[in-house]
Amino acid sequence: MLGIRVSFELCLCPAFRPRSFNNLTRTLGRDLHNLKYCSAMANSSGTLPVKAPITHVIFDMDGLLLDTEKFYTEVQEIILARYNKTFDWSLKAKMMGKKAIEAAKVFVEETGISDSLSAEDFLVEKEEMLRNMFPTSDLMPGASGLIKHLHAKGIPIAVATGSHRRHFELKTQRHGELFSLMHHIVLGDDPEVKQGKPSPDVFLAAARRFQGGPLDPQKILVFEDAPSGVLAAKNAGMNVVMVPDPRLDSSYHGTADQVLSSLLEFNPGYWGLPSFEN
Ligand SMILES: O=P(O)(O)OC[C@H](O)CO
Ligand SMILES: [Mg+2]
Repeated sequence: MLGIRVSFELCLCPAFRPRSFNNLTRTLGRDLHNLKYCSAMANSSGTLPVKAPITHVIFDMDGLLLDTEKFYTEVQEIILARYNKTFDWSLKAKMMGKKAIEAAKVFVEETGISDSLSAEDFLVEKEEMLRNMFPTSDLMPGASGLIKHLHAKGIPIAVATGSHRRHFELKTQRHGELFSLMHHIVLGDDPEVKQGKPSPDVFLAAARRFQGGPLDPQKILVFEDAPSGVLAAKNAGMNVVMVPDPRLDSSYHGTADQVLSSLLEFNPGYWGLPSFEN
């Protein structure tokens, strides 16, 4: 009986249901998290109530809307190779989502190269490589469709990123039309963002700038890829859908309210948002 009920709930759960049942083959950690989460959400009548009546959505940018995290990884690998060291995802997890100088300090300290390379010099060195890479940024799968859908349905949407203005302009060069659908965009060098993620500053600033803001954070849904970003959104009291890189350790998934392997899997109706029309 328990087995039948659990299977039934798995079929209802949007984290398992969309696209194909290949989703069932995801990592054990993520599956257990989703099973716990979705089982708690399903009620005895077999319908799946929405977690919260979401009215507004905030998107992270790097690694969530734009496939830019790979550029940071590549540059960091190149620099570390000079010191006969390798860059790995445990270090990546501690850096991603943060403001540039905060991530740079983590990089030189965690790798033990701070005596040879300061955080400031690391930023200067990687800048030239990044400046050439960022204009080639591609969208992540599902980003365009989701943004256009929410905008068309009148759901106010915003971006909250750790990226500063100069990098934002380079990364979005080819995506101006899509980003123009945002009600507003809060950047990492905004005066109201005193501290980067996992501080809630950037998400609280984004919530204040919606019409009628500040809003009840429980009515806001955040999309994030980074552990620090998920924590920042939770610290702001908001709901979070995490779309992590598959190489990120699944121990980072537990803080999010829902974990998806791609934006293509997102089911807006689950959160009380207007559903896709096929
Ligand atoms: O993930 P974001 O958009 O907050 O950006 C943060 C850094 O620029 C990259 O990790
Ligand atoms: Mg990100």
